[in-house]
Amino acid sequence: MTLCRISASAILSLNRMTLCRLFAPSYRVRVSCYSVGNRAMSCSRSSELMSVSPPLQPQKSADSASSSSGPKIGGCLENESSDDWNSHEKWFSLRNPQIQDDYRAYPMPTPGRIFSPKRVVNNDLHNETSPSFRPFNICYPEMRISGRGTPVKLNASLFTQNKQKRMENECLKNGIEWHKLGPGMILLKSFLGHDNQIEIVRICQKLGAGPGGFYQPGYSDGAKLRLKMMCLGKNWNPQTSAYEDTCFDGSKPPDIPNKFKDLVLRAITSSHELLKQENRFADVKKILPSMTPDLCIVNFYRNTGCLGLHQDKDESKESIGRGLPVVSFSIGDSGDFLYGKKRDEKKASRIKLESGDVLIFGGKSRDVFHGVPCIHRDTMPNWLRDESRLFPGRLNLTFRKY
Ligand SMILES: O=C(O)CCC(=O)C(=O)O
Ligand SMILES: [Fe+2]
Repeated sequence: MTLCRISASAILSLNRMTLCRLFAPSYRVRVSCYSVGNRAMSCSRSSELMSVSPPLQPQKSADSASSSSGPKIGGCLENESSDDWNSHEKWFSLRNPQIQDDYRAYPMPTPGRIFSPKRVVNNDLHNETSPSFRPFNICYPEMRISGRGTPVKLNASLFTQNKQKRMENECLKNGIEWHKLGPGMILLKSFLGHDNQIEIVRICQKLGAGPGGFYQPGYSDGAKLRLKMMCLGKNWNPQTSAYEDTCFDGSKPPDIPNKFKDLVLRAITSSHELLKQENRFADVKKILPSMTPDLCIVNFYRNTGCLGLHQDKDESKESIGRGLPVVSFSIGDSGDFLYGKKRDEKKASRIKLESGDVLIFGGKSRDVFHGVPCIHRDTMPNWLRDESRLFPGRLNLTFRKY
């Protein structure tokens, strides 16, 4: 009875651990009563290009506001009872009392902050004593336990085991494997080496848990994207499809770290060198113009995350007109990437973006339709998982020039 009287929105506003504490004698009980709406609608970056694909798995709606009449524009409603949590709990088995303590003390990767159309103008969200403060942390705490329930702390032998993998990664980096996917569209395989990947995760974790950090974006009709997002440099507002100087919580977007800008520059320079190798007479800067980013959208997809086919076209006319590239870093679990001339999934080409890959699309490919239909579970390199403690899922950073 008590449960029945609690509205879906009140339940949504509680985090997972709070719910567990309220309704379950044991922390292992899975709380699924706050799942809302249909799942797995396609999502889009630009409202003009949105489509709604059939739900992958029909679900009973718990909240009439997001029931079958649902969003007419894309956007996937999160289902927090999804089996994302199975892998989460596998990692985080609570048998060990020591771990339970860590677990309780640590902010959970709960839905995080849900975007509210009502802009929060003060910094209350970031006052840790505020009940609404729920940072989304993309990494596990220092201590975790493995799937078998054995405590794992990163030690010397684990480093040695990982060394082999790290070396393989570095070797690939030196002899860059690359693919030309279109005019001005280049995939640099394993371009980001071990240290860069770890550092990117570390920086994103830190920025993502602070003001203007990761939240779940949504469109004006309430449809939510199936990912967590953070913007650097400028804020991209999914409700207006425009860039702004303030984040969803009223804070100033964090600057793009210089480290990131250097990597973007290196990726573009390497692409020029590779294009030059192919044709030494080619005007490579015409094929793929150079770009210094002033904004970056950071997405974190869990295993059920996705992003519908869309074009990146909210940057300035000048930037798009000049074909200034979008430079995309992939870290963590692999994700499929669709791209094509039309917004048609069936006709689109498909590649797999793996941890460390850098994809660049500029010049004549700047307006390519693209999207991420799925993330591949358990494909993150072991060394990355062990050393960065990134949650299962995929971290993606797209750099652009406004
Ligand atoms: O995750 C990706 O690879 C693509 C992300 C993307 O297209 C975007 O953020 O606009
Ligand atoms: Fe995009």
